[in-house]
Amino acid sequence: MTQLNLFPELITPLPVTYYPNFLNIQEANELYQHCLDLRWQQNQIKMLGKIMPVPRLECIYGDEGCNYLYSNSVLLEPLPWTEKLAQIRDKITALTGHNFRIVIGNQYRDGQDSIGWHADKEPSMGVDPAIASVSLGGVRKFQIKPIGGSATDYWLEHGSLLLMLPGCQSTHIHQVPKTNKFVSPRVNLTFRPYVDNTV
Ligand SMILES: O=C(O)CCC(=O)C(=O)O
Ligand SMILES: [Fe+2]
Repeated sequence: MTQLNLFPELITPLPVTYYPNFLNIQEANELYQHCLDLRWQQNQIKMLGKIMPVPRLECIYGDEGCNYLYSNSVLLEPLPWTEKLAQIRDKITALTGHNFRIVIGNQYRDGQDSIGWHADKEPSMGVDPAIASVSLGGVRKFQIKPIGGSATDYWLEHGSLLLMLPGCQSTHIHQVPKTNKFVSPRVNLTFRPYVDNTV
């Protein structure tokens, strides 16, 4: 007999794995300092016919030609990997078995910097990508929910890794909401795959 599940979100595990101590404090501090010197850009996004600044700074590093277009509006062209970013990429691959071709950085200068509800479904990442997200600096609330379901909160700590597993982007959406509380600046690095869809 099949069991009726009245509270699916209570027992369905989220398609993420959280590693709070992915980096030790010294590694995390060094990486944070390194990230502050990356080439940050203030990009503009077109939404509902209006052009507005993206509410955070962004940067992108990775393999040559692995361009990233999101929201049909913002084109990010990777600079070559820095040695430190490549080291972190390889450490994540060693831990998780997933490979990555680019890293997109987000810098949240204060509580008004944010990223709204979305799934990362750009075709350049291929079908069901694993996305690995390293957090540095101030702790921010990250929320994830099944489409049409209720949200679970994570407090992404300095030096942590949140791995969004293959399939996550098809079934769930996530965000880092704005907050009026005081929060220290935060850097987030999302390591992503790339597949060439043009060949
Ligand atoms: O800052 C974060 O933790 C999430 C960033 C994110 O969702 C993205 O870059 O797509
Ligand atoms: Fe995302």
